[in-house]
Amino acid sequence: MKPTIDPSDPKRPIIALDFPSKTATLRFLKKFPQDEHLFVKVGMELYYSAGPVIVEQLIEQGHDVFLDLKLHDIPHTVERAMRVIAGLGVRYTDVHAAGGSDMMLAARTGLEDGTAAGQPVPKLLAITQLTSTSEQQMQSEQLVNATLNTSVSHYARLAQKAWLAGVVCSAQEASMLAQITGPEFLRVTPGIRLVAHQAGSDDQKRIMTPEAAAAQGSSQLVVGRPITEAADPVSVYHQIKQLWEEASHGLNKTSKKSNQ
Ligand SMILES: O=c1ccn([C@@H]2O[C@H](COP(=O)(O)O)[C@@H](O)[C@H]2O)c(=O)[nH]1
Repeated sequence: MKPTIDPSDPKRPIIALDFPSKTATLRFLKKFPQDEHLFVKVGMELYYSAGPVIVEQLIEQGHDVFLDLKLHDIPHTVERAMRVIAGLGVRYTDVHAAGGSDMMLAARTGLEDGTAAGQPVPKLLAITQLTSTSEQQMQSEQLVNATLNTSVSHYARLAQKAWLAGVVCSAQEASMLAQITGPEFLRVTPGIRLVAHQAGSDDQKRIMTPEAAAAQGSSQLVVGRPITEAADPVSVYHQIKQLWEEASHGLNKTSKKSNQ
């Protein structure tokens, strides 16, 4: 499989800013040098506590933002919400693929209609199966009579038909999806951990290390607690970035050689 990684594009893991307030978020970001332009994710906790102003402030500080609100409602409601989101200037936003094709098409229309002329339309992603869901849970609780890979690839095909830019999936499914949807369709992967087997009470079920995620062809890594709860978040961020870059670089070299 040909990796999608462009060596001239500095790969930045997306940091999930899962904090309870604007104050806690800005305190965390102060640990990074002022000229470090990060790719950050604002999820429900932060957005519901701080509101759209936190998104505006992060963009003003030079960061790129993935607004991860995982919309899932009737098409009309989602379209109207996406018109508002389009005005915030985020790079990525998302919906649940389980909301269906009509809802995904409506979300895209809302984003396109709500984006000011000359501004880039935010990339729309679809959640496939949450990385906290195991195959066994999916089958018994969602009554899905299929494998997890079948469900994830079904949702990815549906999202691609609705003209979305990509999906959120676990890195474990990234390589399979690249074969099915082509390398340009984004595979944004949370559930990244520095060790392959997570112990304890972590809620993530489908995890991967940054190196393994690169080998599987993840387009973007999403990392929360391994960075935000680290004693030294800046050095863990750079460690993950370096692991990912090095593994991706190795893949690019291999693919260039095999293309010669
Ligand atoms: O399937 C999904 C979709 C979204 N997420 C989000 O990513 C981060 C992961 O945080 P960690 O602390 O690294 O587990 C979090 O904001 C989730 O809401 C996901 O984990 N899985």
